Amino acid sequence: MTPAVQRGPDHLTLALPKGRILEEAVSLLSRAGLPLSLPERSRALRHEFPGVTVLELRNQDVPVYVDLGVADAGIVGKDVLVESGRAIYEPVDLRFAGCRLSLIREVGATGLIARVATKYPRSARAYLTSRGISAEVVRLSGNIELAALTGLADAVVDLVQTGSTLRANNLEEVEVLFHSSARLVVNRAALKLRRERLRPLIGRLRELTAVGVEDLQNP
Ligand SMILES: Nc1ncnc2c1ncn2[C@@H]1O[C@H](COP(=O)(O)OP(=O)(O)OP(=O)(O)O)[C@@H](O)[C@H]1O
Ligand SMILES: O=P(O)(O)OC[C@H]1O[C@H](OP(=O)(O)OP(=O)(O)O)[C@H](O)[C@@H]1O
Repeated sequence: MTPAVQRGPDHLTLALPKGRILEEAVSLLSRAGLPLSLPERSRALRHEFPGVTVLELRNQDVPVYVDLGVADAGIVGKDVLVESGRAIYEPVDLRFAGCRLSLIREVGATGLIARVATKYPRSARAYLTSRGISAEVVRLSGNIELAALTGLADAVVDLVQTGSTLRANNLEEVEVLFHSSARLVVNRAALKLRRERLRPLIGRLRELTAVGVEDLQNP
């Protein structure tokens, strides 16, 4: 494939994560004027549209592709962006995939926190340091809450949305580290090179996701 940097200034390369963000991301981008429609049962990882290439990636890889300029822009959760440690331009809060990253323990647990399991080790370490807790951080890949249930860890740092996973497993949120939602991320060099494509896209996404006056009055 021709690297994004070698394509003409009229061409956009977008990094989108497969998983729960993909459908809403494609829908929002379509409403913003990019007519994308990804095939449902396809193993293709790269999709070509007039003037747009979509790269289908794992969530954690979206910041890497955008930061290194292989993609001009992408959509990714703030949680993944923070965890990446990359200072990427993040012009639009897209206001979907809302959730929070929290410290979670078994209901009533009060003992010392010596080990914390998480998919977010960087965020967990920063939080523990800020609280003066010197715990070991263990990285896991999924079903993180099981670590607290089985005694693998004294607490976990994981996402909470409805709270149903916590309720179903006798767990409670001890503290919220930060709130997350899907974000548009843009490579800074691409913003200059592909200004004519990216500026209108950013503007349209801002309009589509703007908080109305009523929302501001009733947050
Ligand atoms: N329960 C949830 N409710 C709302 N948003 C969520 C929830 N869980 C995750 N998210 C958000 O959606 C993003 C993508 O979640 P998804 O479940 O697709 O990823 P994943 O399967 O955990 O990631 P991967 O398999 O790539 O490690 C998360 O990074 C977060 O921003
Ligand atoms: O508060 P809730 O609405 O229950 O949502 C929170 C759950 O959703 C996510 O898990 P996911 O289903 O993505 O599975 P994973 O643990 O494999 O990431 C997250 O890791 C929590 O387990």
